[in-house]
Amino acid sequence: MHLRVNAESAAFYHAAAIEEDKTNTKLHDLLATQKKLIRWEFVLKFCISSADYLGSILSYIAIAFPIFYGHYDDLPPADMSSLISKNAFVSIYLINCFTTLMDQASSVTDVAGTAHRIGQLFEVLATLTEDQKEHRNSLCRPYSESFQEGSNSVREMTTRYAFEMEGVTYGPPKSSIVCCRGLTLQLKPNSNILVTGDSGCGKTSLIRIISGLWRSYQGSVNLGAGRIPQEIMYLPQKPYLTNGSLWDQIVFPSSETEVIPDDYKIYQYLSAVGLDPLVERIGGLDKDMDWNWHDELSPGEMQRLSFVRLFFHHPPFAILDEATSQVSEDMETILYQTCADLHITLLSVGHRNSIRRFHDFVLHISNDGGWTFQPLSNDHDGSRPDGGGGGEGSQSGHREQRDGAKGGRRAV
Ligand SMILES: Nc1ncnc2c1ncn2[C@@H]1O[C@H](COP(=O)(O)OP(=O)(O)OP(=O)(O)O)[C@@H](O)[C@H]1O
Repeated sequence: MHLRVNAESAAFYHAAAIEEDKTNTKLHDLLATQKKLIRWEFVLKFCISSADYLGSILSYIAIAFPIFYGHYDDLPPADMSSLISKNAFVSIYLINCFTTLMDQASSVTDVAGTAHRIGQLFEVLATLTEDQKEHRNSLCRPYSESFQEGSNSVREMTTRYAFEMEGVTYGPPKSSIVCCRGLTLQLKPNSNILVTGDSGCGKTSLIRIISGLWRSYQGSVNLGAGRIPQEIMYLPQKPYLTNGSLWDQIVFPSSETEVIPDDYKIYQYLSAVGLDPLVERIGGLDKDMDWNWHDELSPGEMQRLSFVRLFFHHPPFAILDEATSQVSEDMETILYQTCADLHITLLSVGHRNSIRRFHDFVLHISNDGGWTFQPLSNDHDGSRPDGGGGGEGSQSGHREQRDGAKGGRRAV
């Protein structure tokens, strides 16, 4: 499966020989396990069949013994044959019950295996604390459930924040790695934040903390608008595309019935990101495609399509995790400019200098777990592309050059 999905990449590496070797090793492991299983099944089936045959033989012995030992000699022939037939009926009935029971043995072993796995699952679930269950439930809140709430309050959110974190120390779960220590950050309307840092410093991990996928080691994360999926949208580096038509990709994660169909708006956005030829190629916006969208679109097209999704939903906040890494700088500018025109406040992870002018602040995470938060006004011409200018002097005032904990990355 892994090879089938990544066949092209493997072919570019001319990796046929090594992948064949690895696949054969896995196949041999599988065959060895199957052989073991067949051996055990053979023993089980042999015992069951032997018990079946033994039962039939036993029933004949039980009937024949009294006859040949002369217990029925003094009975008239009619009574004797009736008694023998009664004995035969009872013994055959008992043997039949016994063999049915034995035949269930293989089903019982199957059920026992499944029951054991379910038991293990229950044991793990029982170890979850109430707090963790609440956290899990909040993550499972479906987008559709909050649709009404979100659509009513989208514009009200301009006065609120997407999230705020205070003294947050985080890293991968159940790990000793600390990506960032004591981070204090707030995403407010019209104040875009750019997150920078070396590869592996914890930029995506920060987004995982904000979205609630990971929990912080220390500190508090309060989700304002971020609690409502309608008000914040996450664009990962590798977009998620669902089954169905192009229309389904754009309205995702809503369903068709939850959104107002506005083909004109969608065509406008598709054309802005240069994806209008795609509509012609597939034969219409709502033509159901049975292909895998990930195989049919290039990485850049997928990223542009995910921006069309963002523009269509038009949330007040968006979090972009290297969401333009596969598109050209010109296209990147168009995408960021459209976000600015739509007044979508961004927290973005990105490496290109060209996107700095679309941000008001930069959060830099260093490899030692420290961080700095600075205004970007000195780095560009001082004016936001939407003319807003951020107006967040007070926010940067007390956070400017604020350092996170010093020292190397260490275990907690
Ligand atoms: N699921 C995981 N389990 C354990 N450790 C992880 C997991 N995901 C990431 N890490 C580790 O956490 C650290 C931070 O990873 P993260 O993905 O946040 O880096 P990043 O700054 O986004 O990197 P890049 O710029 O390359 O995308 C890395 O050391 C990484 O190996």
